[in-house]
Amino acid sequence: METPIVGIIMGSKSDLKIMGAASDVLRQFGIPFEITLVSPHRTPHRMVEYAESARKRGLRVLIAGGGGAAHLPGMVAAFTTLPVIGVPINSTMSIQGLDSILSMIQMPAGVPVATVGVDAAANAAVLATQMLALNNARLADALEKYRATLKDRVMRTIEELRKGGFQDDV
Ligand SMILES: Nc1c(C(=O)O)ncn1[C@@H]1O[C@H](COP(=O)(O)O)[C@@H](O)[C@H]1O
Repeated sequence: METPIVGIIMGSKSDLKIMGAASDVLRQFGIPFEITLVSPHRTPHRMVEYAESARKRGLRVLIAGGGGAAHLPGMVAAFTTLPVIGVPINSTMSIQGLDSILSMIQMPAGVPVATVGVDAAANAAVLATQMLALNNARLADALEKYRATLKDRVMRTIEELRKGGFQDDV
């Protein structure tokens, strides 16, 4: 098995249903990754150990998801200089992830977390792929193809709408 270059971590098993989308995208791009649970308040020592060893173990980017008091991405970023992408998770349905996103987006100067949208784990993986593609021609090429499929999908939808009588002005 290839050494993982992306680490996907999350605060709880209950986050897996959202964070699974990140692993799907990385698999699609053929990027070796590892995935595990790290809870900043329930397993603080594990969090420090994970973050401090990440670069030495060959990881290049971290994707960290959490809900509620979602301190995982920020605290992991405090213990590593690898880029950390934060995924705010809507785990407390009453405030729909606002708590999570506010817990990770306003980082102190010098310790950034690249926060994506609420539950946007797939986008976190695409962003990680874009970072890795900076010096990887295969991934850069795969991203071009991926973007082309997004465009094709929209163009097909427009055609279908037109066939159904939808009149656009273009
Ligand atoms: N915010 C934290 C921490 C922590 O801060 O230590 N550990 C888990 N979580 C988050 O709490 C939500 C509910 O977790 P549980 O289902 O385990 O109670 C999850 O979204 C998780 O990321």
